[in-house]
Amino acid sequence: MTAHGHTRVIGIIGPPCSGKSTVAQFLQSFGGVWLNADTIAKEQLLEPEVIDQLVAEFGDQILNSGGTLSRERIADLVFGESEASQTRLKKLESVVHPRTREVIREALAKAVADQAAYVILDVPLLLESGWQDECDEVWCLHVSPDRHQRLLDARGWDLAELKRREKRQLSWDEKQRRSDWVIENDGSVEDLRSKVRDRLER
Ligand SMILES: CC(C)(COP(=O)(O)OP(=O)(O)OC[C@H]1O[C@@H](n2cnc3c(N)ncnc32)[C@H](O)[C@@H]1O)[C@@H](O)C(=O)NCCC(=O)NCCS
Ligand SMILES: Nc1ncnc2c1ncn2[C@@H]1O[C@H](COP(=O)(O)OP(=O)(O)OP(=O)(O)O)[C@@H](O)[C@H]1O
Repeated sequence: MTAHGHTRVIGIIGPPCSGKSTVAQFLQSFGGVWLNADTIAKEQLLEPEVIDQLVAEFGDQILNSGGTLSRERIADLVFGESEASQTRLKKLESVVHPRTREVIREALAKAVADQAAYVILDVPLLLESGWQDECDEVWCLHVSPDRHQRLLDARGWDLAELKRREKRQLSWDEKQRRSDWVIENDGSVEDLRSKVRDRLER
């Protein structure tokens, strides 16, 4: 039994493009419920009251021609070096995080009530936003730099964009130090699946 009855709540962190979703899909196939904070946070940006709050704060420069929010323009405003960028990021988070937290809390409670085998808390800012306390364990993906570059290239992400965002996060050394298990993801997808399977059977 865990702190959540029969449900094992597993926090998953790791750089973008490091294999988190792949691990989450494995756990789903083993009976897990996958909660993806990035997806939930993006959904909040579609809510009219969020759009109104952010336009009031940042101006209508953040709107696409169709009246939806441009995540790219918001990213340019919040992931910069300046003090002003940091202030804007805090404002964005103050609007988005409480709503994201509420959605995750409700979904977590439902999964526990339904006695799901696992809940995967796929939250890039898991440590920064205090979700670690909800987890029975935290897994952190690690890939070698050249492997990571190849995975990023395949997705069309440049390293500069990644670094721009990671400046606002704990370092990956710190994240690995605070995790219960660091998953080396330098083999095949099958190797990754076997590692996860072995861990669950421990
Ligand atoms: C700034 C936004 C609009 C950019 O959207 P975009 O589609 O370009 O990126 P996406 O949301 O897919 O995020 C990609 C990665 O950026 C990093 N990132 C996102 N938000 C943040 C943040 N507030 N602080 C640090 N890193 C972040 C994460 O590693 C995330 O996995 C979006 O990231 C956002 O709304 N962020 C604030 C909400 C948040 O903190 N989300 C993270 C939930 S853990
Ligand atoms: N061991 C592996 N071998 C080959 N491809 C892999 C491996 N692990 C992950 N991938 C591939 O790399 C890409 C990124 O993986 P994934 O989407 O799981 O990363 P992620 O950390 O969830 O990314 P993001 O946080 O940006 O969503 C995917 O196309 C996935 O299929």
